[in-house]
Amino acid sequence: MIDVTLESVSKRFARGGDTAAVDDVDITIAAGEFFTLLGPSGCGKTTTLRMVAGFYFPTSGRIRFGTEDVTRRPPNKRDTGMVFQNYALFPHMSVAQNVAYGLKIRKVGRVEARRRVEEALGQVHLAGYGDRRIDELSGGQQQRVALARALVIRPRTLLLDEPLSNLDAKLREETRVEIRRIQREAGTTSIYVTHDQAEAMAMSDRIAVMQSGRVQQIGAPQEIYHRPATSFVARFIGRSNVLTLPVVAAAAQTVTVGLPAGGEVTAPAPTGHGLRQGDTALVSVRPEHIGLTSATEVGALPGRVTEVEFTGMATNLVVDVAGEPVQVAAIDVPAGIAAGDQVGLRLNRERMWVVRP
Ligand SMILES: Nc1ncnc2c1ncn2[C@@H]1O[C@H](COP(=O)(O)OP(=O)(O)OP(=O)(O)O)[C@@H](O)[C@H]1O
Repeated sequence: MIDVTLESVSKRFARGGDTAAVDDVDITIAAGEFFTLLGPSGCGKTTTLRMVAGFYFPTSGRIRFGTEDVTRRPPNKRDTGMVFQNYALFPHMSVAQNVAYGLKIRKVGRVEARRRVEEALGQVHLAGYGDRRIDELSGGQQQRVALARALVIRPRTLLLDEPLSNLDAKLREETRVEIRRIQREAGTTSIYVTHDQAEAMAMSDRIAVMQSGRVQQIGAPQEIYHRPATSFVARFIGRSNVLTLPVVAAAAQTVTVGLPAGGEVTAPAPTGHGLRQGDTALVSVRPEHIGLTSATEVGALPGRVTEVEFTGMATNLVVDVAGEPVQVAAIDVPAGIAAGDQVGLRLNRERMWVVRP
C-alpha cells in the first residue's frame, strides 16, 4: 500500500535565483516503510521533508497521503509527527509535559493523555522519567523525549530531520538502533533525513540519494551499494573508484570495456545507458574489490603506493596508476608496505559495473 507520494515535486525559493532547491522529484513510500533522503549539504533533502510536513508548499507537483491530495494542506492538518535536529523541546516543562503537548492541543482527556504519555515514554525506554526536567537529561535522552513526543499522537507519518547529528559517535550508533526498533514496533511510515551514508545504510528500508535538488537513485541499501546508478552515487555511498574505460562493445544491459592492463571485461550497465563502441564508459569498482599483488605479475595493473592507512579491519591504500589515484582496501597487505612502493592491482571482473555520469 502506498502511503506517501511525491509527484514531480519542485521547489523554487524567491531568493533562490534560477536553481530549484528541489527539482522534479518523484518518490513513493509504502505504508510502514523507513525511507531515507540522503545527500550532501544543500542537496534539497530538508526542503523535501518540509514539503511533506507542510511547512513549505511546492512550486509545482503534488503530494499525496494515500489517495488524499495534501499538497496545500497546513501542517497541523496532516497527521505527521516531526523530530528535529535540535530536539525543539520546551526546556521549562517536565518530560511528561513535553510529551503530552500534542495531546493537549488535540484535546485528549487527562486520564487518556497520562496513559499514552507513559506508554510513549516506555516505548523510548524512559519509563519513570516523566517528572524530570529536560535540562536534567543527556542529549540522547532528550532526543528520545522528542521521539516520544512525536509518536504519542500516533501520527500517520513520522518525519525525522537529522535527529542524531547533535550526539557523539557512540550514542549516534546506539540511538539509530533504538529509533529503528521503535519505528518497527509502532509500524509508522517514516521519512528520515541525513547526510551520513553509513547511518542511512544501517537504518533504511530504502534510500533516495539526492544531489543538487534531484533524485539520483532510489533503492534498498544493498542495491544502491552494489549497483549505484551514477558516478555521484558510487562515490557518495561507501567509496568507489570510477574509471574511464574505452567501450569495445555494447548491449542493452551490458557494456564490454577494455582494461588498462589489457584484456576486456563485460560489466552490467544501467538500462538506457546509450553507450556505443568507441565511446568511453564510466566503470565503478569498489576498493575492496581490487586485489594487491606484485608489480611484475602478468596482467596486473602497475602502480605506485602514495598513501597507506591502517584502520584495524583493513588497510586503505591509494595507488597512483598512470596519474589516476585508485583506492584499494585490503585485508592482507605485505608487512612494511609504504608510500613509494611499486605494486600491481587486480580488478575483480565480477564486481565492476557501468555508471551514468
Ligand atoms: N528558505 C529558503 N530560501 C532560499 N533558499 C533556500 C531556503 N531553504 C533552503 N534554500 C536553498 O535550497 C537548497 C536546498 O536546501 P536544503 O536545506 O533543502 O538542503 P539540505 O540537503 O537539507 O542541506 P543540509 O544538510 O545542509 O540541511 C540550498 O541551496 C539552500 O540554500
